[in-house]
Parts: sequence; structure tokens; C-alpha cells
Amino acid sequence: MAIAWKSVKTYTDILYHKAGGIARITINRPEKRNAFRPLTVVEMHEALLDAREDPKIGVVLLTGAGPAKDGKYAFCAGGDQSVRGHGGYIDDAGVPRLNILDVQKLIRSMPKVVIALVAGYSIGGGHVLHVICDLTIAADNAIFGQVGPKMGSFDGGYGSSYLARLVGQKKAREIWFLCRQYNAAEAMAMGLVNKVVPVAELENEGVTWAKEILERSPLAIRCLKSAFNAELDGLTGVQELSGNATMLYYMTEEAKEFSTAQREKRKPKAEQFPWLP
Ligand SMILES: CC(C)(COP(=O)(O)OP(=O)(O)OC[C@H]1O[C@@H](n2cnc3c(N)ncnc32)[C@H](O)[C@@H]1OP(=O)(O)O)[C@@H](O)C(=O)NCCC(=O)NCCSC(=O)CCC(=O)c1ccccc1C(=O)O
Repeated sequence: MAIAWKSVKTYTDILYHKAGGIARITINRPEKRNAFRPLTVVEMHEALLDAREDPKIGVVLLTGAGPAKDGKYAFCAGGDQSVRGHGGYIDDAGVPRLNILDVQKLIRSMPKVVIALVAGYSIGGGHVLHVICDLTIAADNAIFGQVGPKMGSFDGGYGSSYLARLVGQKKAREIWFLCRQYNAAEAMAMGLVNKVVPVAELENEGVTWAKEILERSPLAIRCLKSAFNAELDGLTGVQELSGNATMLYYMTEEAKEFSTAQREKRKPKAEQFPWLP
């Protein structure tokens, strides 16, 4: 499905495009298997915020540039180990950061559908990134895995707990404890991805799914996303879900009458609103 992407802004480590209600964020460090350094994460966060704020955007495609010069593909190989220091990943100002957690939270909470398009490696923090997306479409060359216990890291948040909700406790423990790699067919079989397509079809498939979603009700999808999250996200999840209830309530004649009455310093006409069963 052809789509005329327009560049939104020029970044150093990512590409950011939009077209027809879809935003596409591409991690653009193919020679590093699209590993993210603090700058990459800052740029991803800015683009995601822009997509969240744009009322024309309903779906975000998150993907990795490739293939690299050696012909290999990667969605993302996690945190850039060349800048790992004491207390985090060191940014240009020398500050240690684990700022990928901010990106995870934004993907989780934004009221838009985020789809990971995974070709090649989705490893470590790059695996967590696809896990946290609402949907994952994998290329037939996709390779998934966690590496933390092999190289001195772990993600005890969404990367393990939410992973276990997706694939089950036994499988999630296997993935983290053994640090094996899984191909696209294995990922499909364990419920880690939504669909597998030939690598040449990956973007087209993502656009097809996005366009189908864009034909659906934005408010229904907004409420569904926060409802799916609420069960798992504790008070943060309840806050998001009930924030949507408040937003919908503000849109009612009833809320408008009570708000207007307060400003007009009069008694609200409560009797006109039913106490529904
Ligand atoms: C992905 C590989 C399996 C691919 O293997 P291969 O195809 O053989 O390629 P290589 O020759 O290894 O790599 C090519 C090239 O890319 C560089 N590179 C690859 N990955 C990284 C990386 N993560 N960081 C930096 N550079 C990378 C590699 O050095 C080569 O460059 P040259 O210049 O040619 O040498 C394989 O590459 C691989 O296993 N990569 C490492 C995977 C890894 O260790 N990832 C980090 C896991 S830890 C993490 O992601 C932390 C994330 C985080 O911040 C966090 C914080 C707090 C809570 C949770 C998290 C979280 O986990 O999200």
C-alpha cells in the first residue's frame, strides 16, 4: 500500500515522518543494529510526544532503519553499550540516563495505537520496546530475545512483568533466564507478535493495519487502550482510564449545565438529567 511519507523534522538518530493519519518513527542507527543512546531516546520521546499531541494522528509505526551495509536488519539492539557508564547511559553532558523508561511510559499511555514493525534483531531493551507497543508485526527474518543476565542488565518492569502477561510466566522466565534467540515463527506461536510477513511486505502490512484502525472510532480505541492497561498498571492505569471517563463526562450536557451554573452563580437544573439504571 503506497503512502507518501512527509518528513516532520530532521533528527540525528531517528527519522520522523507522517502521512494520512499515521506517524512513522524510524530508529536510524543501522550500523549499530539501531541500538539507542540517550540522544536517540530524547529524539524518540520528542517525536512520540508530537504524535500524541497531533489530533490528526491515530497510529504510530515504530521501526528500525535497514538493512545495514552488511545486509542485516535490526529493529533495535537495546541500549548502546559503548556509552554505558556508572548509573546509566552517558549523554553528551556526561549525565547517566535510563531515559528509555520515559519512552516506554509514553508508548504505554498515549491514546494512539503504537505498532512495532520488527525486521531483524529485537534484542534487550529493543525487545522491551516492541513488547510495550500495542501491536507487533514481524518480518520473517525477525529475531527476538533478552540478553540482560548475559551482559549485566535487566528490566523488571514492563520488560518482564508485561512480557509474562503476553507469553505466560514459564515462557517469560525462559526468555530472561536463558537469553536465547527466537525466530518469527516461534514468536508467533508464543503470542509475542500479531503477524509475520515477508520482510519486503513489512511496512505495507503496517500501513494496512494502521489504515484499518483509522476507520474505527478514536474514542472507543482510546478507552479500550486505557482499559487494557488499567488491569495491569495499578493506580496509574486507573488514573488513565478514569481520566477518559472525565473527558467524556465533560462532553455531556449534564456536566456543561453544572459547570455553567457554577459560573452563573445559580442552582444547576439537575432535574433534567436522568439517574439511569
Ligand atoms: C543484536 C546482535 C545479536 C546482532 O549480532 P550481529 O548481527 O552479529 O551484529 P554485531 O556484529 O554484534 O553488531 C554490529 C554492530 O552493531 C553494534 N551493536 C550491536 N548492538 C549494540 C548495542 N546494544 N550497543 C552498541 N553497539 C551495538 C556492534 O558493536 C557492531 O558494531 P561494530 O562497530 O561493527 O563493532 C548483537 O549485536 C548483540 O548481541 N548486541 C548487543 C545486545 C545488547 O547487549 N543490548 C543491550 C541490552 S541492555 C539494554 O538494552 C538496556 C536498556 C535500558 O536502558 C533499560 C534501562 C532500565 C530498565 C530497563 C532497560 C531495558 O532493558 O529496556
